[in-house]
This record gives sequence, structure tokens and C-alpha cells, in this order.
Amino acid sequence: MATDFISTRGEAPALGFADVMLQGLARDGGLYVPREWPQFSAEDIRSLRGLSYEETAFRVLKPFIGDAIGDDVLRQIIQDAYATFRHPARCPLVQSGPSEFILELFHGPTLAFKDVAMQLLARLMDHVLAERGERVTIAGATSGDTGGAAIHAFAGTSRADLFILFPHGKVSPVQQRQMTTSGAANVQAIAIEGNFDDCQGLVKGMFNDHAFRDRVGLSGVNSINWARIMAQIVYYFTSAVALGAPERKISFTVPTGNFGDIFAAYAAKRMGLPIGRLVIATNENDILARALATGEYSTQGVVATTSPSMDIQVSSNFERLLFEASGRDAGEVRNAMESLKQSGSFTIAEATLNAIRAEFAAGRAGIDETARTIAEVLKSADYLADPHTANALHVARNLAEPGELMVVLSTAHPAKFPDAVEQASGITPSLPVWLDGLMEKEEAYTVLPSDLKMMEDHIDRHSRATG
Ligand SMILES: Cc1ncc(COP(=O)(O)O)c(C=O)c1O
Ligand SMILES: N[C@@H](CCOP(=O)(O)O)C(=O)O
Repeated sequence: MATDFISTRGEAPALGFADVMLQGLARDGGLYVPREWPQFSAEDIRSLRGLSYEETAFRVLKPFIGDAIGDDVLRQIIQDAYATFRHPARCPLVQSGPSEFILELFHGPTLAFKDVAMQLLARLMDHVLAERGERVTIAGATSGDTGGAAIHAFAGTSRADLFILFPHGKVSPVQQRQMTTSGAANVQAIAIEGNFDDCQGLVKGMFNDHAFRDRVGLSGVNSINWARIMAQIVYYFTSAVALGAPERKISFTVPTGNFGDIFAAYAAKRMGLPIGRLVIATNENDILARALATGEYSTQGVVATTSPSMDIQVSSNFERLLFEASGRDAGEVRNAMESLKQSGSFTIAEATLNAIRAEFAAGRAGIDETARTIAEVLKSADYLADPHTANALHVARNLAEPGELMVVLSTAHPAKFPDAVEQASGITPSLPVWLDGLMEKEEAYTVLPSDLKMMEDHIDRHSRATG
């Protein structure tokens, strides 16, 4: 029997997989998590050895999806999703030190880890919508990568209109072109006069406006959507198994912004994967590192860095962790989120903080340290890392413990951030051939202020659900 899903705020109905995927955010403003964590025994994990990425994905996803999608269809969807990847292993490992490996997650069509979940999510959603004869309006916030991945995955579908909100002038030129040049009639890129947190605030505002939400049939593709997290759990299994799980324990360092990727690692651990430490890497926007150190989750202004996709202060999925670490105390989560809304901060309860510290470590790498690490890894391992990956490598090395086997997630291809990479290494990474001409394509996007009413009016006018 598959699990159903409950909200972190405890005041929305429990839902099955298909509804959770289509809803995105729970109606009480919370995030859905599985009521039960599926369990993988040591024998189950051993049986994943030698399997393809696709077959591992099937086995990891199935307990969440249950009979919402039949096995043959699910297998086909997984095959089709990862056929878009340019590496036969899909998410390969590269050794970068005696006990350090880089997990490359950027072999999908838009060169960032978002493709891993987005290529799957678009197909799962399309299948469920086709069965139900429904369509949705999707609103997504991006600091640069989610947007391009979503646009690639959903462009041209007749069952979804997609509105992607990105911070005006704060994404890399490659990221911007990936969002503004699709030419697809069902896609709109919207540059918001603000930062990523403003974009995400608008998306959550739309979800919490139930009249609007119902009118346009709102759905989400950010990692607030459980299906995104679910798809990201798979590569923790494939990489850990490749390195000797369940016999060996693996630690992971994850360049972190919205906390979705590292929450997927936490989920894998809850499912039985023997994971050692979960290391959160942050840039100057270090709210998570400060929160772990002090117990105060306190927002400050967002600072622009060379790892722009991590320029985030409100890490949505931290709410999921609070829920789990508090013993699933929805009241504690509601109070924390209310305080965050009112004052921009909250204090993590002592027992919850201790539970978080038992599983997670956190560190920060600034712009200079990130640049130095790009140069160092190029020299020591002949490896050209993007700034997000280098940020995590720096933190992993700083916090390394003797005897620990560490996997560092590489979340983007260096060619997405050529200026920062060139400055640090002297090498200008080039885009792969299939993106030839991207930078010359004509752009189309709308600029809007960070204003919920204006955003909703815009979507009302342009969504095929209401327009
Ligand atoms: C390249 C890159 N690295 C890291 C992150 C942070 O991941 P998460 O938001 O899941 O914490 C992002 C954005 O999400 C990203 O685009
Ligand atoms: N870094 C992300 C921010 C949104 O993250 P998501 O995983 O919640 O979609 C981006 O590139 O847009």
C-alpha cells in the first residue's frame, strides 16, 4: 500500500500522490510530506547494485506513487524522462580526492540538477492531467535554474500554462536566455523587480489566495511540490549504492538554497539509506548556517554572489525539516512560520534544534573562497567546477572528518556561469553543441513589480484557464 501525504501545518486534507503532485502547496500554506516513510532494508539496497538509473528510480519512486500510475506507464515515463540526459549513467560520479566524489547532476537538457526532477514531473503531470481531462496553470519562482528546466520540460504541452518568475537582472545571461527564448505559446517568463525571495513570496501568495488558486487551477513546480523532492531522492540511492551502500556509510555535501535537494537526502536517509552527515553548503546568503549555529532562523537582505542560484534567504523546505525534527509537531511549525511572516525570524525549539544538529552540519563559502576552490580543483583533479559545486567543495573540505566518504553534489554545468568560472580559472567553459545559438536567440519576457495583485491580474489575462 502506498502512503498518503500530510501537510506540515496539519490543517489541510491528507491527499494521495496524484493530488499532491497537482496541488503543489497545501491549502493551509504547508508542504506535503509522506505520512509514512517507505522503508528499504539492507537487502533491498543491495538489490539495487548494477541496476540502471531508470530501474533504481522505478523502485525508489513506486512506494510514493503506488497505484496512482500503473507500473508499465511509470516505467515508460521514467525511460522517456532520462532519455533526455546526455550521459549514459544519467548522474555519474567523478572522484576528486582520496575520499571525495563529485556527483554530476547537470547532464540534462538545461545543464542543472533541476532537470532530474523536472523532466519526470512534467511527464507525470501530463499523464495524470490527460487521464482526468484537466489542465493547470503553473506558477514557478526561480533564482535561475528551476525556470529554465521547467520551461524546457513543459514547453508545448496543451495541458499546462507556465508562468516563471525570475529576479530581474539577477540571473546569469545563459539562465536568462534559457527562460526567455523558448518561443512556446504556453510559456511566459516574467522578470520581477526584486530578488528570488520576492518571486517565491508571490508564488506562495497566489497559492494562499484560494479564490485565485481555484479560478486558474494553480499548480507548482518548485520543490514545495513533493514530486520534485521525490525525484531527487533517487540519485542519493544510485550514488550511495555505487560507492558501497549499504555496507558503507556515505556523507553528502549539498550546495543549498531552497533546501529541497538536501531535504531529498534526508528523505533517503529516513528510507533506510545509510547516510552519514548531511552537510549544508551556503554562500554569503548563509541563513541556514547561522540557524544551525545559533538556533535563530533570521532573514537578512539577499546578497548577489557568483553562485546566484543559491541567493536565497527563505528556504522553503526547511519547513519540512522542522516538521520532521520536531516529531511532526504541526503546531510548532505553524508558530515558526507565523513568526517568520510577522518578523522575518523565529527561534528553533531546543529539542528540534538538537535533532537537526544530530543529522546536519553547515558551512559557508564566500565569493573568494569559491573562486579559489574552482582554481584548486582544476589543479588538483583537472576538474572544472561551476561556482555552486565549488562552494560545496570548499565547505566539504573545510568540515571533512577523518575516514568519511564524502559525495559533493555538482548542481550545474560551469558553462551556465562562464564569467565567474573564467575569472577563477582562466578557462571559458563553452556550452554544449545542442545549445549552439542560444545566446543569439530573440528574447521575450515581461517585467513586473513585486506585487501580488498585478501578478494575479497578469496570469488571469494570459492563462488559458481564464484568459
Ligand atoms: C545550481 C544550483 N545549485 C544549488 C541550488 C540549491 O538547491 P536547493 O534549492 O534545492 O537547496 C540551486 C537552486 O535550487 C541551483 O540552481
Ligand atoms: N535555485 C532554484 C530556486 C528554486 O528552487 P526549487 O528547487 O524550489 O525550485 C532555482 O534555480 O530556481
